[in-house]
Amino acid sequence: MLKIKDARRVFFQGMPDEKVALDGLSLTLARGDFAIVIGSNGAGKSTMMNAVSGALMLDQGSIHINGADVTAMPVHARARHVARVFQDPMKGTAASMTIAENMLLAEMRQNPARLRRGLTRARRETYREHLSYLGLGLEDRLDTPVSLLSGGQRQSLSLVMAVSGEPDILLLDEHTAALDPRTADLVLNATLRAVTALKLTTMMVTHNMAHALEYGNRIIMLDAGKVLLELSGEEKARATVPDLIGHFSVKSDRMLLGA
Ligand SMILES: Nc1ncnc2c1ncn2[C@@H]1O[C@H](COP(=O)(O)OP(=O)(O)OP(=O)(O)O)[C@@H](O)[C@H]1O
Repeated sequence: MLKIKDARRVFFQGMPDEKVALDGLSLTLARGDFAIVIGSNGAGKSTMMNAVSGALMLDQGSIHINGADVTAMPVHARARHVARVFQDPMKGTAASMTIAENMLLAEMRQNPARLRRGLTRARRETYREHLSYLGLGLEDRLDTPVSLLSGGQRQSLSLVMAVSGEPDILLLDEHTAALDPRTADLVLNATLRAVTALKLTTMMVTHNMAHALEYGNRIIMLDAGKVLLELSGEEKARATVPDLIGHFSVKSDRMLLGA
């Protein structure tokens, strides 16, 4: 379960270019919720993801994960609870290390004590199995340095690394946006399989409104650092792409007119 309460974060406070990125944002996800997060550029989506992962501290407000207050917990400590896949395929993996070493790193992030025995045969077997679900043949390349993989392969590896520890919260920040359409589909399908099979509590940021309607059980739209709209159940099932775009238009029109 994730609970964000009255989250506020201001950049360049008191300066001429002050930016209120989160403006009293509150949000609760139940265990197993798969929330699709949408909103215009600058709405605060990435800032919210950064705040949940611990990469960014809040000025005010609180964040609880499964009942525990993680508001002041630094990013490395929060990594036991939260896993994240970024938009940039280069971000989630260590290029100079092999696939197996990267998988081990991911395991260490979740539970540092378990690293002591290193890359055991049993571990390699587990990694092989987890990678095989992708259908990319990465399971046969455990000793290949990640720098030799394509962007799509790296992003797929990031995804497997993120989900294999069954995190309390999975954050997907436009994680297919930088991939070609075929690879994006492949990574998205692997994501959906993993999130469903492992019942992961997930937030996925996307600018693709069709995906917002098709996937997940909730839509959360941010605007100006707050939740503008929440749809689930029947309301989500009935919503259309134009409905969603309609909620963007007020602000976008205002911006275009320079108001
Ligand atoms: N590190 C930072 N320093 C200064 N301002 C920031 C920083 N990060 C975000 N902001 C500002 O905070 C606001 C929210 O940005 P954020 O990146 O969270 O939006 P977003 O919804 O993720 O947008 P996009 O869809 O473009 O990725 C914006 O006005 C942005 O310029």
